[in-house]
Amino acid sequence: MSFPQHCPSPRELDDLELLVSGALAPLTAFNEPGSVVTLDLPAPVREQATSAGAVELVDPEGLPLARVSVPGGAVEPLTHAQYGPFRDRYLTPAQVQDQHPRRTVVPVVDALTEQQIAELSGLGPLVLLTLVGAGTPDLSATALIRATMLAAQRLTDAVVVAVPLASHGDVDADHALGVQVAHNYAGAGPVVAVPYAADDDAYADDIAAIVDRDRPAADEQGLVLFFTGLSGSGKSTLARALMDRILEQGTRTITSLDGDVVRRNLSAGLTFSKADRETNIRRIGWVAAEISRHGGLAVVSPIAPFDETRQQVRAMVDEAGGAFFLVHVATPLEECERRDRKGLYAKARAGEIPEFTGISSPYEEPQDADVVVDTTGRTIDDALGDVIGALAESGYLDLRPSSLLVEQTPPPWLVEQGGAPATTARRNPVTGATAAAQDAGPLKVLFVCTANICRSPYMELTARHLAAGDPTLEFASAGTHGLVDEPMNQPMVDVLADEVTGHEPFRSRRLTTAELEWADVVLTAEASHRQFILDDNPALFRKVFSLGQFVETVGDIGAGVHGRDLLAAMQHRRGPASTELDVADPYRRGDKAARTAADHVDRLLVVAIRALSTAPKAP
Ligand SMILES: Nc1ncnc2c1ncn2[C@@H]1O[C@H](COP(=O)(O)OS(=O)(=O)O)[C@@H](OP(=O)(O)O)[C@H]1O
Ligand SMILES: Nc1ncnc2c1ncn2[C@@H]1O[C@H](COP(=O)(O)OP(=O)(O)O)[C@@H](O)[C@H]1O
Repeated sequence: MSFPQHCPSPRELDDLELLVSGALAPLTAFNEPGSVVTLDLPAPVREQATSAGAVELVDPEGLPLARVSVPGGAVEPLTHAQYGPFRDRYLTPAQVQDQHPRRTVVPVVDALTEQQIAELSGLGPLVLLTLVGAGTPDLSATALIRATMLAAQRLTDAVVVAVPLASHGDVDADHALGVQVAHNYAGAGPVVAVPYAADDDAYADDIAAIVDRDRPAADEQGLVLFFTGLSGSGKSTLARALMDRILEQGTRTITSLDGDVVRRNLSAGLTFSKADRETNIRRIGWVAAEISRHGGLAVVSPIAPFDETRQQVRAMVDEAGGAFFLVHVATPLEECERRDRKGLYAKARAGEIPEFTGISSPYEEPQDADVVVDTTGRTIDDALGDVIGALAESGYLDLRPSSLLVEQTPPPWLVEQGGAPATTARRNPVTGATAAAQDAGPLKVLFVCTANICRSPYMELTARHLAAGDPTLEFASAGTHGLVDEPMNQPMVDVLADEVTGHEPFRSRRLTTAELEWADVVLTAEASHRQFILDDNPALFRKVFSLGQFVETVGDIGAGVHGRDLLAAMQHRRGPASTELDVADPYRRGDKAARTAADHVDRLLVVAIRALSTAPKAP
């Protein structure tokens, strides 16, 4: 009997390994009622598996790992994974009890701080059980194992064991699985949780280096620049011009995957049917994702007419740790057809080319483009400027010579500048509302950092202190991954100026759409926070700045422009949110780092508050 083969998702592969190793015992099968340990099969595979009675699960290279009964979910192991970094650390519960009996098991999900290591040192022989698996947040599996190995070196007798416990997107269920796994590894021995990290706790330098290196800055990440649009829209032209700029700058090498060129090579023989187009784009996506995995830059420019396939490419790049930047070259069909550089539209209209995009085959407009460029009636340089500007904004790649930062023609909502009667009502750059509706009331400033316990609360409290009752300004703060209702981190409280403390106790908040809507301007501690916000809310790019970027831009614009006028002027003179302007994260880096962050914020806020305030100044 032959069984259909299927390569499961990374989460399902991790679950399979744990089901087979006994780490999830008493659970040993997929799809038990109420369990999050599920196996989803595509409909055709499920149909075949149901009639054959089982499916054979294979790893991404096609190695059969297990046979799983269908229906049902009982697992019969065939072989187990043999490769992967730190494979020798991936032990089963039975191996741990055999090789390291009667040890205390400590589940580890994050790098250990100095204080945590000190507290663990009193517990006797340990198994540090690093829970690494698909979709778990924070550190990558290899970084967590490496950081835990360094922690183990500081303990007298600790071994590091890796368990690929994946995230199932259900906090309670994942917690219950973690507890179960730890007890299975401990057997009759004790399980002890990692002690809570105190506010002033810090990583040892070598562990801090691993944590820092695990998340490269945006401009050091692999990058896929994906141009999509109709034939003749200008994808290849813009992609080529952009590549010239990148080569001229000389900081990165590029791999180009142009639509036409790919079809002559990688995708030779494919047609323009929907299925073949999808195959073509997935091939391009796969190659581009691999390039990004190694920090490379891929510029791709196929039509890519289907949203689902573009999303698949985005996911592939994401999985590879690269950044995905989508350029929609939105030149309308009429203009593309007017250009008809290759004479293809005429042939398509004459029925000589079937399934021609825009004529007899659909083009699904992207809703998730990072920049939309209509090239109609514009020079190539001008259109390219939109792409270069958006790229610089994203923090991934800054190709702008400083002269490009200043636009020559003021936009319509700036026309009333300089006291001349306005010919066009000035519009709020963010909402588009007219001046009368929007300019009333204080300017609302939202500070954002990661957890809303160190930098952003310090900014909020210090800004309020500096503004000293200024009725034209209001302040709030929140965290992109904000802890909810936590007090401010003690080392940051300690460095608040004396006059600032003594207010109502601060409680942390997680950033939501409501806060973003409330704010007139959002100032983030790091460029990455800004990017985090823009990833989900690209339309907000006009009002979200890193604090350092904001202050640099204030310097470029000069004194004399304040409040909403300043925000409007900034739209056309904003510098890049480069990571050098970040306020460094002091969390768990000790008192000195808190002092450094506070001093940095103080310097920036003095400028920012003066610039944002429209209150009459004391003479
Ligand atoms: N039926 C049909 N529809 C669209 N395009 C066609 C077709 N037949 C040939 N061509 C030429 O092939 C180029 C598009 O190939 P792509 O690989 O980019 O298309 S797709 O993404 O797979 O849909 C496209 O090149 P560009 O003009 O550079 O976009 C066309 O020149
Ligand atoms: N602003 C512009 N940006 C890009 N292309 C433009 C622009 N204005 C005119 N064109 C012309 O449009 C055509 C676009 O063709 P191409 O770049 O091959 O498109 P695609 O790769 O999308 O099929 C070229 O002949 C190009 O010179």
